[in-house]
Amino acid sequence: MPMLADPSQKYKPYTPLSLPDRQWPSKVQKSPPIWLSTDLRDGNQALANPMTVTQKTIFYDTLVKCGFKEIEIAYPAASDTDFNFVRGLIDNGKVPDDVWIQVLTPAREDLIRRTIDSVAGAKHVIIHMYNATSCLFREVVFRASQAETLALAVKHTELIRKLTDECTQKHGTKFRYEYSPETFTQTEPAFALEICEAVKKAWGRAGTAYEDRIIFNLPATVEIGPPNHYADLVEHFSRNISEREKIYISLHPHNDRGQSIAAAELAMLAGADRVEGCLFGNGERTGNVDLVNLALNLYTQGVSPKLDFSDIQAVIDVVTQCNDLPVHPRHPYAGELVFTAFSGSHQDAVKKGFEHQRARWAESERKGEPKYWHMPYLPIDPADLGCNYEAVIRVNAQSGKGGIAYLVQQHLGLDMPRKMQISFYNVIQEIADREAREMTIEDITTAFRKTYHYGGSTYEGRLVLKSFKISAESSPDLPTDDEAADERRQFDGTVSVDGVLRVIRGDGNGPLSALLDALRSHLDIDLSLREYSEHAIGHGQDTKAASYVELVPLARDIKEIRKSTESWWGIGVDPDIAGSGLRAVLSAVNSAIGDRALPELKLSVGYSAKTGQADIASLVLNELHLELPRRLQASFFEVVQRAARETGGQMAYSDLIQLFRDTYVYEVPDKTGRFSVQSFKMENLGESGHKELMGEFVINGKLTKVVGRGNGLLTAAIAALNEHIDGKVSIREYAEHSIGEGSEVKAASYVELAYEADGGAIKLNAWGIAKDTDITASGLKALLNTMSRVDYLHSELTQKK
Ligand SMILES: CC(=O)SCCNC(=O)CCNC(=O)[C@H](O)C(C)(C)COP(=O)(O)OP(=O)(O)OC[C@H]1O[C@@H](n2cnc3c(N)ncnc32)[C@H](O)[C@@H]1OP(=O)(O)O
Ligand SMILES: CC(C)C(=O)C(=O)O
Repeated sequence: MPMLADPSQKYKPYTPLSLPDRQWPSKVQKSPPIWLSTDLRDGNQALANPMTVTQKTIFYDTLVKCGFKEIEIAYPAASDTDFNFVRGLIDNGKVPDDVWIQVLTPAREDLIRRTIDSVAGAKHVIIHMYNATSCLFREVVFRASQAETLALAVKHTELIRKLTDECTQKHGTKFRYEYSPETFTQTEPAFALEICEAVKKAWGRAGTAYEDRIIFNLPATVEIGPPNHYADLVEHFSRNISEREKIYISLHPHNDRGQSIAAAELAMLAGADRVEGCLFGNGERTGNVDLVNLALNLYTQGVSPKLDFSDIQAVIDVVTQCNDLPVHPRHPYAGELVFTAFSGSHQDAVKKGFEHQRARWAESERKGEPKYWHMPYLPIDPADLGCNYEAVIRVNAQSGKGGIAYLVQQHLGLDMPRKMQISFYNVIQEIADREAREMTIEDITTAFRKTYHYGGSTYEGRLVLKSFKISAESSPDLPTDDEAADERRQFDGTVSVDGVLRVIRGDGNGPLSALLDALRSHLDIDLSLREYSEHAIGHGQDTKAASYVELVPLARDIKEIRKSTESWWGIGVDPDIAGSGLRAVLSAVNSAIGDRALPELKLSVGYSAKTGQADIASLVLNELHLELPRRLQASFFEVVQRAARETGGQMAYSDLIQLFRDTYVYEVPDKTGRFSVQSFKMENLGESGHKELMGEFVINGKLTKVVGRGNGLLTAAIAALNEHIDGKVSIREYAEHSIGEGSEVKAASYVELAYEADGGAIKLNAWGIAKDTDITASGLKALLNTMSRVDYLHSELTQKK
C-alpha cells in the first residue's frame, strides 16, 4: 500500500495546549537535572536477549562509576532473574550509601508485594509504580473510566505506603515513591494533575527534603508531538500541581519522532528536575532519551553534568556488550566517526583551529584566564572523553592538504611548509585514488618516509650523508684576496652514493649551496635551492632541527629559479641545524635523480688522470674506512702525483692503497723501527688540569724512558719527545673519528706535526695515522707514526743536501 496522499485521513495531530504565558522559551539551563538510568529495567531495555545477571552487574558497576545516584535496577516482579539480581546487589553490599536503587512495579498487589520483598534490607530505595492514564489506554487496555483509573492508582499507592512502612520498621530501609501516569503526553492535562494530586495524598508523606519528595514522572511513553508541546505540558503540570516544593518532576522521553533530546531539554526549561533515560538511547522501540547525549550537551555549555564520561570508550564497550547492540558510528559524542573529518575543507579548518587554539591558550595561560575550547567542527574536545586526536582527521580521496599535513605533524612532529603540503597531498591523492580506500596513518607516514627518504635505513635514498664539516675557511682553489671568499662556506663531507662512500667538497654562500656545489662537481647533479625553512622539534637537550628544502633544476639566476615548474622537496632532521639542512638537500636530491646513472668513482689514478683529491680520499675511505682530514687529503694527493710521475703514468688502485699504508706507516710494520710506543701512563697534576705522561718510547731506534707534561696527552707526549730528538716538533692539526659500531668500534687518529731543526734551516710538515680500540692509544701511536714520517722526510732532505 503506498503512502497516503492525504495522511490527515489516517493520522490525527497532537492537541496543542493553550499556554500563552509559557515561561520556558526564555529560560537557560544552568544546572544538571537529577539523573536516573533505567538501562537495567527489564522490559524497558527491550532486548531480544535480556541481560544475564553477570551482564547486569557489569552494567550496574559502570553506572555507579559514571556517577549515577539513582538507578532503576529492575522490574523485580517480572522474572526470577530480575528479582535475584536485586537481591544480589543488596546482599553483596554493592549499593553505595549515596545511591538510591529504584524498582518498577505495575499497580497490581501481587507484583507490588514481590517488588517490595526484592528490596527489603536495602538502604535507599525508590518504589516506582505506574498505570496508564490516557484515554486510549483507559478504553482499550484497562476498559476503565477516569475514576476507576484514579482509584487503581490511589489504592496501590496506599498499599505501597503500608508495605514500605512495614519494611522500614523491619529492615530499616528508607523509601521514596515515584508515580508515573503512563502515557502522560496523551493524557488530558487536567486528569494527569488530578490523578497525581490523589496519589500524593494517598502517599501522605511528601516533604521538601530530597529524601522526602514524591517523584511525579511524566513520560512521553510514545513521542506523539514536537518538543515544545512536551515542554508546555510539563510547564502546565509544574505550575498547577499543589505543594510543588515537595515534588520532583521527572521526565521520561522516548524517541519515536527522533526528538527526545530536544524534548528533554525544553521540558527541563519548563520546570523538570529529573530525567530518566538510557545510555546511548537504548530502550523500547526507538529508545529512551540518551543520557550521555544530554549530559554532554550540558557539558559543552559549560555546565557540569555531574556524570563522568572521561573514558567514554570503556562505557561504550560495556553498554554494547551488555545490550548486544552497536552504537551508531555517527552517534553524538560516542560514534566512531563523530570526531572525524574526512573532507579537505573540514580538515583544513580543524588543523588551523588547533594551531590558532595553541596560540590562544598560551596567551590565556599568560593572562591567567580560562582556556576556552573554540574549534571549527569540533563542539567538544575529544580528549575530555578520553579520546585522542588520532581519529580526528582521516584521509581518503576527498581529503585535502591540511588534514594530511596535520597527520604528518601529529605523528612525525614535522610541520611542512605550505608548498610542500601541496606536493605531498598530490602523492597521497594519487595513492588514495588508485587504491580507492581510506588511507591509514601508517599509509600516510610510510608514503611520507618513502617520498622523502626519511626515517631510517629502510627508507634511505641513493645518496646518504655520512659525515660532514662546514668551514668558513676560504677554499685553496679560491683567490684569498677576494673578500667574498671569506664569507663563503666550504662543505667537506662523505656521502654514500649507491653504497659507495664518496668524499665530496664544494663551496657556496652557505652550507646548502656548498653541498649543491659539491654534488655538481663530483656527481654531475645540477640543482638550485628555491625554498628553505626550519623549525625545532622537542625541548631542552633533546631538541632537534627539522629543515625543509625545495630544489629546482640548476638555474642561472633568481628569476629562473622562481619560474621553474619542476621541483623536488626534501626533509632533514638532525640535532645540528646545518646537518638537518644538508640532509634535507640530499632528501630532495634523491627524488630529483630518480634512477639516473651517476658518475662512478674512478678506480685508477695517476698524474695524467683527472682524478682529484676527493676521489683519492674516497678510495681510501672505502678501502680503509679512514676519513682523511682535508689537509691530509691534499698532502697524500701530492704523494700520489709524485709516485705516478715516477712510474710514468697511471697507478693501479691496489698500488695506491699500498702507497698510502707505506707513506703513513699505517697498519704495516715500521721498517726503520725508529719510533714507536712501548708503554705509557698518564697522571693528572692537581687542579691545574695538566697531565704528566710517563712511558717507554722507541726513539731513534732506542728504547727510551720518557716524561713530559702538557695540558693533554699529545702536548705531554710532544714535550717528552722533544727532549730526545734533534730539533723540535709541534702539533699542527689533530683529528679523530670512530670506525665501526658497537663493541667493534675503533678510533682512528690523525696527527700533523710541524718540525724544525738546525735552528730553523730545516722545516717540514708531516702526517701520521693510527687506529686502536683505545682513543688515547690511537692518538699516541699516530704521533709516533708521524715522527717516523718526519724522520724519513728529514733524512731525505739531508741526503739531498
Ligand atoms: C512502559 C514500560 O516500559 S512499562 C515496563 C514494561 N516492562 C514489563 O512489562 C516487564 C515485563 N513484564 C512481565 O514480565 C509481565 O507483563 C508481568 C509479569 C509484569 C505481568 O504478567 P501477566 O500477569 O502475564 O500480565 P501481562 O503481561 O499479560 O500484562 C497485561 C495485564 O496487566 C495489566 N496492566 C498493564 N499495565 C499495568 C499497570 N501499570 N498496572 C496494573 N495493571 C497493568 C493489563 O491491563 C493487563 O491486564 P489484564 O490481563 O487484566 O487484561
Ligand atoms: C513506566 C513508564 C514510566 C514508562 O516506562 C513509559 O511510560 O515509557
